[in-house]
Amino acid sequence: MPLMPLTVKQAVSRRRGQVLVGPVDLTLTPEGVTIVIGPNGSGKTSLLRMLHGIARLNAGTIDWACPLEEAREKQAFVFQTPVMMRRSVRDNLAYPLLLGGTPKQEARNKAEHWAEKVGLGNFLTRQATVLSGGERQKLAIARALIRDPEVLFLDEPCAALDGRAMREVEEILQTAAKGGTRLVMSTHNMGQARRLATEVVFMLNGKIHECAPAATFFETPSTPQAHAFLRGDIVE
Ligand SMILES: Nc1ncnc2c1ncn2[C@@H]1O[C@H](COP(=O)(O)OP(=O)(O)OP(=O)(O)O)[C@@H](O)[C@H]1O
Repeated sequence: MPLMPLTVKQAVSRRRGQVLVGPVDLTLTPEGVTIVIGPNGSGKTSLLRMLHGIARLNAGTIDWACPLEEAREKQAFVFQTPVMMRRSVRDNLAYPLLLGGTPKQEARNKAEHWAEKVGLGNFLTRQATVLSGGERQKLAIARALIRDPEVLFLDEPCAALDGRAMREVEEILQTAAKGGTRLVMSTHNMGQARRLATEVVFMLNGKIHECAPAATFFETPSTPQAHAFLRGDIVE
């Protein structure tokens, strides 16, 4: 069964009584790259975590097109600071496959294939914990993509990366998107948002302030806050 569309209605996530995000109404269609932007603390991370099901849903509904258990299997999440096992790059890549019951040799082959794909082919035996920030992020993305998720959430995956590493990560993401992986990603970098987005979700004060196709949002944002944010002004 297909996973998308995702239908979100009046969804709220709270922590100790305080609203982190919501109420949110949103429909994610099966195709495209949704980029989530907004000032610090506007709820980007919380929104992604709530959609993925790792932040508590206190009110409202989040419905995938298939049963929840199946939906969980078909999505992955890349954190801003990924945690690596103190094992080799190859082992870090093979691990999610082994967990899913893939035979050892096949997992190893796939791990090598993916290491190659993200430019880590020469680092197979290197301990993942000593990788540079950019290498680590590429490994985290490969580790998420290796099980071929239908949807991949990414929370600021390029926050600490320089231009070259960012370009490499964007290439990996573009390839995944072209291959049919649905991306939902937050970023602070407006250049990156413009390069990747087909749809933009603009967050403000825990709510979706504006949601529009990328071209519409960047050319003619409909709220003064989005206008100001795109201009680089401080928006509160
Ligand atoms: N674990 C937590 N406990 C308490 N408050 C939290 C927690 N996580 C987030 N918040 C609060 O929820 C609000 C939304 O935070 P969130 O991290 O989702 O925003 P963000 O847009 O991702 O911010 P940034 O751009 O700074 O990463 C903020 O006011 C934040 O302080």
